[in-house]
Amino acid sequence: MPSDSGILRFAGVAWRAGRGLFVVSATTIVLSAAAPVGAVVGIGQVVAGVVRGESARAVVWAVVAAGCLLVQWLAAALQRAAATALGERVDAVLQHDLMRAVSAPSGVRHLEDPATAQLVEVGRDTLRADWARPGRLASTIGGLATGRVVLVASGIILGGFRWWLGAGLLVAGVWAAYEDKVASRTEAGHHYGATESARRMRYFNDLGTTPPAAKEIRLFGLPEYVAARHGETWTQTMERVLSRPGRRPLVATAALGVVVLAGIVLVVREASAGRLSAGATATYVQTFLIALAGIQQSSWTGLQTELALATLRRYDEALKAVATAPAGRGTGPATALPARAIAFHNVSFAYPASDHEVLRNLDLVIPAGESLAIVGANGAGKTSLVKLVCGLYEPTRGTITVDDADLADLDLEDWRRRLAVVFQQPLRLPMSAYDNVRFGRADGVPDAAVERAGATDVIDALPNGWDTILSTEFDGGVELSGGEWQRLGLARALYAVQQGASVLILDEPAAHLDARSEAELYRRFLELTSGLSTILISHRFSTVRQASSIVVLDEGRVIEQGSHEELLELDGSYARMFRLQAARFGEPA
Ligand SMILES: Nc1ncnc2c1ncn2[C@@H]1O[C@H](COP(=O)(O)OP(=O)(O)OP(=O)(O)O)[C@@H](O)[C@H]1O
Repeated sequence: MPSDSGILRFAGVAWRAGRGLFVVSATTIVLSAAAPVGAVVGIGQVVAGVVRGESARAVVWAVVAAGCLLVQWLAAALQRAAATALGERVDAVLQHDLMRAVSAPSGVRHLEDPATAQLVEVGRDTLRADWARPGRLASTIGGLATGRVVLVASGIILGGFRWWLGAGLLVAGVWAAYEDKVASRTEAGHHYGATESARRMRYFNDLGTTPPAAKEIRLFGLPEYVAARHGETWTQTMERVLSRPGRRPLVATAALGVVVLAGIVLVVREASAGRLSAGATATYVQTFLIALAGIQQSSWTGLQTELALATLRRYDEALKAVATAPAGRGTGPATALPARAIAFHNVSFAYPASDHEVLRNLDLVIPAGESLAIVGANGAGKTSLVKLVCGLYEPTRGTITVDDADLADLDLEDWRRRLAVVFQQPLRLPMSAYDNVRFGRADGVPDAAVERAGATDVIDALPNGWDTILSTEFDGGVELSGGEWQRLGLARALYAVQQGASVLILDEPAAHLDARSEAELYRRFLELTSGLSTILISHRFSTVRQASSIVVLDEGRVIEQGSHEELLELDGSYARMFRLQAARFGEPA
């Protein structure tokens, strides 16, 4: 049964998440089940003692029964606390495992494969859905197990009266529990069948309520549209989720009711006829009652259990899909690379799930210690080229070498420590300004890097200086402008250089600045980073012209290469683009 293997899988994670809590939870489950049974037997003995006039015996059994009820109460309280704590830990362990699995592959290709991306998203989503988190199993399995143990114990006790009554109760109870499980699993399936529309619903909700989209939604007059789409999607989702319950669970429950009623009638008739003692009568009648309570408890937790198990299955599928993505295989050290050059040898590249070659038979040498600018129209493949240098994707054909080593053979972590990269939209961490600049590199003093990046005034203006959180979603946090973030991004790269990086990659890092500021910034950058290998992507020729060598990319191929002057003299594509920009912005040739 898949749910049983799911429960074993859950038990494995729970054991890993907290052995002490696991043991406490398991113990309290046993106590919660045993205590009511003990109380029933005790009360039967109390009645027997009273009827026979054996008061001492009645008192002792009354104390035993009260003790059992007390244990039941304490065990339930302890079980709730332990199961809640264990459940939280289980969810944390699962989330960490997913995060580790997603970031284990050295590239990002697996995140762009639509099937994998969707599974990973489902894995993430389902852990967010409070009612269906796998950690909930810590509580629900307790309820289920207690109910089942009480049912079996009740069957055994009643078997002492009439064996077939005990067996009948067990059979009817197991049947009712089974039908309930099937119905719960079907309902859980409906919930998961509706995962995609539930996700769409959340998307519309976010669109209507969170800051990133707030401006456009209002300016384009979309609030009503977004609310209406949310409403429609809600209806579609609920049509799937809220299906009518089937008849079989009702029939099974009715059969159980018949067994219980018939059993009680039989017990009372035997007692009235003087064939059953008062103590035994009390015990048997109560046994029926706790059996019913146990079955009700199992049924109550059944749906939650099936939902959480379905989540765990989805989660495991996501984990398996990610695990098929290759981890970095290279082990070669990159410590002193590159000393001579990074070179592309006949490299072609297409993104996952696409046949379109973004780079085609590309040959390019990027000499170490020099600056190289890459220019080209939108979509020419400039950023893709840089992503290959970073090892985020592997070429579809051809090789990239760093000095004599194939990039694929290098230890990618080591290689990436050699790189300082600034993308057009630098990552905005909702953390302190210090963490944003330091960004995973060893602790150090980033003031010099910040000054060189022209970002000192950004830090000085922050209310808590370096400690200010750069997000208004947190208390005391502030939001920076696009240009300010770019300056911090540049400071981050210069700090990485300070900490040992030797290849500086700037992918339109200053697009928020005006052309003159960008050119001035880059001039300073080149001075400060002379001796480093620099790859610069920019659409501004006042910046590009400062590089020692310029490459023109067109549809994934190098069509021209040389210094600014050489390319002007060639009078080709570069010269045409340069003259066009110079004419519009008064650029000196
Ligand atoms: N993750 C991706 N998946 C699929 N295709 C992509 C992906 N990223 C980029 N592309 C496609 O690859 C081509 C080259 O994109 P790239 O970003 O390298 O161009 P670019 O020269 O840097 O452009 P721009 O000057 O506009 O930044 C484009 O056609 C783009 O649509």
